[in-house]
Amino acid sequence: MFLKCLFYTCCGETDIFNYHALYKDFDNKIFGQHLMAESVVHSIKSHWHNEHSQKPLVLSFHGGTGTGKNYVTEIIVNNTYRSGMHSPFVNYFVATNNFPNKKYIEDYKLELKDQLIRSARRCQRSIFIFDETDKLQSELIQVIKPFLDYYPAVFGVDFRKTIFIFLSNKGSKEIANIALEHHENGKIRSQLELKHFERTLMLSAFNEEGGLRNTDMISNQLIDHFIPFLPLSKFYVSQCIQVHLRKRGRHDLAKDGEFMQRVLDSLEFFPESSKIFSSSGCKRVNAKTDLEISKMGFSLNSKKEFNDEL
Ligand SMILES: Nc1ncnc2c1ncn2[C@@H]1O[C@H](COP(=O)(O)OP(=O)(O)OP(=O)(O)O)[C@@H](O)[C@H]1O
Repeated sequence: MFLKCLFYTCCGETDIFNYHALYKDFDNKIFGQHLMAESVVHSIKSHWHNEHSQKPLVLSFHGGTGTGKNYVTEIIVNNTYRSGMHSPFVNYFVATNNFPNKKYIEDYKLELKDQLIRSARRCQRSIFIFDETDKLQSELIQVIKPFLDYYPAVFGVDFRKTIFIFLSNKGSKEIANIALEHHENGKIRSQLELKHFERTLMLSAFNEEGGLRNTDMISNQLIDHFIPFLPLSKFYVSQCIQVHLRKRGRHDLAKDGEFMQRVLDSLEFFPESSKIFSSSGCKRVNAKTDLEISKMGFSLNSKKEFNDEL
């Protein structure tokens, strides 16, 4: 059994889950999402160590574009499986990629159900990720629903140790409004608490067009945690720029206030009146930073290489 695990990804033997490492990764790599970090680490830790969990852990990530929903998901996965997103037990679905055409909905339903069962049968710790949940057709939500419920087995397979993560931009306006009001009232970001958001997110997921709208996934309380991803202010976007610059070996520019300001100026911020939060989070940071570097007449390689070419 163990010899086999040297050559194939095994479920269980190769899991590397360690919540300390997960927390450390969030602390080092994720900026401005204190609500996410606390709630995700605790919920995963307690689900992981609960030998008698009655249902899968179901997390619903909400927030604007580029606030870190996919990045956080990847960090969770990397802390669970050695091969990360390449693990056969990590199932990643993007609504518009995997289920693009309504015409084939019956095929999608069968394939999805089959994949969920196959993965959980091979590994009780399978992870299922649904990106763009707001664009997921309601028929597919209905397929997923029984797997999230309090059943010892679904189609003969135990799903109670699995994790489901739903990602969507739903509720991002409401999250931004709460964060903005908090900021305008002179309160610091770390004073924002999960309770300020959970009900709002649940209502927006339930009432807004698309995805989880009016699903019994919500009314039956099958989603364990609604996690808000806060909009990122200039302070956090600057941290993303610095990470990118350091990866590029440009530690000098990471300390250059004027350069940093130029990159920030090339990004959009909202609301119009105060321009507090980035409209694209950290998503366009790498491209904008590279553009500013190239405007300076440097190639992305070293300055020396550039001069040599001349
Ligand atoms: N809070 C954050 N802390 C550090 N880096 C971040 C953060 N948010 C985003 N990033 C950076 O921006 C990139 C894009 O973010 P990500 O894909 O996670 O956004 P998203 O919330 O999933 O967006 P979308 O809703 O458009 O899918 C990440 O790979 C990461 O490099």
